[in-house]
Amino acid sequence: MSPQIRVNKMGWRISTHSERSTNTDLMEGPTPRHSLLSGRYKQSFAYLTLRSRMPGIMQQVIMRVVNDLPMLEEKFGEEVRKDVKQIVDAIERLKMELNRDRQFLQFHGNEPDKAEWNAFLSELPRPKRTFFRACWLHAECYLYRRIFSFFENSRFLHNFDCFDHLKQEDLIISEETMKILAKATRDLPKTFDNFHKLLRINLWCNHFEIQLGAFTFTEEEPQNDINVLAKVADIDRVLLVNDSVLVWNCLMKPGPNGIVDYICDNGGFEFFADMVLLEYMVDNNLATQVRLHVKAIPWYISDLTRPDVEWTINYLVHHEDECLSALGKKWARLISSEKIVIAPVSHFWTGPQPYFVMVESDIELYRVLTNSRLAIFKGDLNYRKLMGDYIWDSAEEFITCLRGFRPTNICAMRTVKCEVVCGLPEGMADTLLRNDHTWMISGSYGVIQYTDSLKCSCAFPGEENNIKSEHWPALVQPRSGRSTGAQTPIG
Ligand SMILES: O=P(O)(O)OC[C@H]1O[C@](O)(CO)[C@@H](O)[C@@H]1O
Repeated sequence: MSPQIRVNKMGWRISTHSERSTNTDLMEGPTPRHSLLSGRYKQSFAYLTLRSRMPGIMQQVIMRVVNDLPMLEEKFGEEVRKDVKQIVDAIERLKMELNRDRQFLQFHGNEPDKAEWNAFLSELPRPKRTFFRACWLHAECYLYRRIFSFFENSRFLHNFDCFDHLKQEDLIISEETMKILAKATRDLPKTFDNFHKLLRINLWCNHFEIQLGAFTFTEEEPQNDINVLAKVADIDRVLLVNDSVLVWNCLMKPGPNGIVDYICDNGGFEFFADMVLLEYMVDNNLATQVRLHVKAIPWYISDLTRPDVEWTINYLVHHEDECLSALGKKWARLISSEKIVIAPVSHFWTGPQPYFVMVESDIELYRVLTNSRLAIFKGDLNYRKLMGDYIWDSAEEFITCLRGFRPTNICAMRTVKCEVVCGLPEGMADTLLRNDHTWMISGSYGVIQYTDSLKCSCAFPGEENNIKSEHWPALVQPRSGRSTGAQTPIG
């Protein structure tokens, strides 16, 4: 087969040549309903990712370090060549393991989360320990974890983020959009309507081309008023579930605790849009504090890490545009006054596990979340982990698919980029499929889903229920069903 070139979401050119698979266990057809996503199914996005996208991404990592070699030599001296060679060799080996569908290997280096990973890998049933036979979530997370381990175990490059330039470029090329959004969102009054618009802007920024097209304006159009926000109405025709009212009502309820946990997704422009929303929330007392949960290591190309947060704020503070620079300074103040904080980094977010096991596998993190008013999970990967990477009936209720994971009230905001979805009206998924067979991977459709927690019945394993319901009067509610969309915003 002749090589084909496609451009991935970060603009990388990826060769999609296929080599012969030695895997005899693959199945024709798409992933069946009520199964885990997996590279076993040849008509799935998981298969395409493992067969074509991941080798391409690994090739790009190789090119990045090789191209950076002169700069690295200048910084670290000639000895860094040895690191680069070892990293390149290790990535080539990993490509080969993936191509031959080899068993996952244990971690033996300096990885701080190696014990958790090794325990997880050895508990997987043997037939589910190879790239194409495993659940896609396990295989994909394992690949990103292995890639960073090569850097982590090197002498000079243990902090090297091989994706940082992509996140930075994404922000830099979004300058015009950032200016418009910044101007349009200064001093917005506290209304549901404004919150709703900001939520939708934020959602659509998870669809990666947004910064290039969605908010472009002609010269004659006003660039600094609320009409800019009204533009989002044009692009949310394809919002399949919209629980924004429930999210607003959750934040508006009186109660002692107004912390919001924000489980971040991508850096670059998406993080800028996240901050616009979060700034609005703290400025208007919709949250007393926001805790950003970022990734401990470079992850899924564009995911946000602590250095990305620092770089972004610093970039804005020193921007020549006055409005962006003022915004950067304001956000720096929100961070130094701890209105917005970076939560202690947890390796659970860069583990392979779905969120319903968090209570058993990372009780500390689970406890942190129980201590907040609302946890917002942003993006497709977080959604997959909430759903357990499982093909539910598309009309199944969000609350059911969480499989008991309800440390606090939960909101998921994501554009649909893989075959996992729930909470849709009966028949909608079939209609969408008839009209557009790529609807589940295009990122063109979105969901904002919400469910409240049942604090009063929540106990940690081996403990009495230690969360007293009287501490949560406003949050103790009957189980919520699927949202009807007919709710009225408080206030
Ligand atoms: O940035 P997001 O929204 O989490 O998207 C990442 C997702 O995109 C993909 O690359 C394609 O679905 C998946 O690997 C992953 O779930």
